[in-house]
Amino acid sequence: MLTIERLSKTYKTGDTALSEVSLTVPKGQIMGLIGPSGAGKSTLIRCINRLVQPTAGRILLSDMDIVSLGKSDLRRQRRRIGMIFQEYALVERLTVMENVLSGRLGYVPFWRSFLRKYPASDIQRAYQLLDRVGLMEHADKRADALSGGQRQRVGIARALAQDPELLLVDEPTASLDPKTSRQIMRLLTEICVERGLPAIVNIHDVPLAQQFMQRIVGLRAGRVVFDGSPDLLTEDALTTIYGEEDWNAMRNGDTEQAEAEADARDRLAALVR
Ligand SMILES: Nc1ncnc2c1ncn2[C@@H]1O[C@H](COP(=O)(O)OP(=O)(O)OP(=O)(O)O)[C@@H](O)[C@H]1O
Repeated sequence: MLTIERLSKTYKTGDTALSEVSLTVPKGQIMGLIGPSGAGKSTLIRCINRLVQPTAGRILLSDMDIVSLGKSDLRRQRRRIGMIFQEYALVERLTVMENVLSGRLGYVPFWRSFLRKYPASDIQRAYQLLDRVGLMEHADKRADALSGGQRQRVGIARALAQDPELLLVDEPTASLDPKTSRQIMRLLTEICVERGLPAIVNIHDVPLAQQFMQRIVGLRAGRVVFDGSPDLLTEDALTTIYGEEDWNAMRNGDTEQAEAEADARDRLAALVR
C-alpha cells in the first residue's frame, strides 16, 4: 500500500507543482492520474520514485518513508517500485530476454550484472513473465525488432521482474494506436489485479482512463480536485479538472478526431467498393 501525506513540491524556480497532496493507494488498486498540462502529474510520479526531492510531506510504501531515505537506502528501496515509460526505455540492441532480466539488476551483485550473469531462477522467472505478456516466442529477438505494443509488453515484463510493490506508469499508451492502447491497458490492469499490485498511471486519454482505471484522481494546479470512481467523472467534474476552455478544446479535439476517422473509413469503403 502507498500512502502520500501532504506532499508539496516547489521547484527552485519558485513554481509550486504540488500543494499538500494526500492519497492512499491500496493493494491491487489501479489509479489513473489526469489533469491539464502543468497540473503536477509528472512531479507527483517523480517524487514517489525520488527523481524529484519533495519540499514537504511523507510518502510511505508499506511503512517505509521514501522521502527521508539516504542515498544508499534509496538505491535499495527503488527496486520496490517498478516503472513503465511512454517510450518504453528499452536497451534497443539487447534481446527481449536481456531487457526483462535487466529488471533484476537491483538484486544481483555488481560482478554478475557486469557480466550479465543472472541466476537460473531469474531466467526461469523472466520466461514466465514473457509468457504472461504474450512474448514467449520473441525472447531472443532484439528489442528494436519489435512493434510499439510488443515493446511496451517488454517494459511491463521488465518492471514485474523487479518484484515491485508498486508500479508507476507514465503515459504507457501515448505512442500507441487506439487498439494496441486498449490491449496494453487491459494487460496492465489484469496483472495488477492478479498480483494485488497497486499502480499509479499518468494518463492523458480520459476515455481510456474511464474504461480501465478503478479510481481516477484529477490534479489541477498541484491540488487534488477530483478523487473517485470513473463513473463519477461527469462533465462538471471534467470542467473542474481541466477548466471550461481546455475541456471544451478536448471535446472538440475528440469530435475532430472522430470526424477524421469516419471520413477515412468512408473513403476506404469507396475505394474497395
Ligand atoms: N524541473 C523543473 N523545474 C522547474 N519547474 C518545473 C520543473 N518540472 C516541472 N516544473 C513546473 O511544475 C509544474 C508541474 O509540472 P509537471 O511536469 O509536474 O506537470 P504535468 O501535469 O506532468 O504536465 P504535462 O501533462 O504537460 O506533462 C509546472 O508549472 C512546471 O512548469
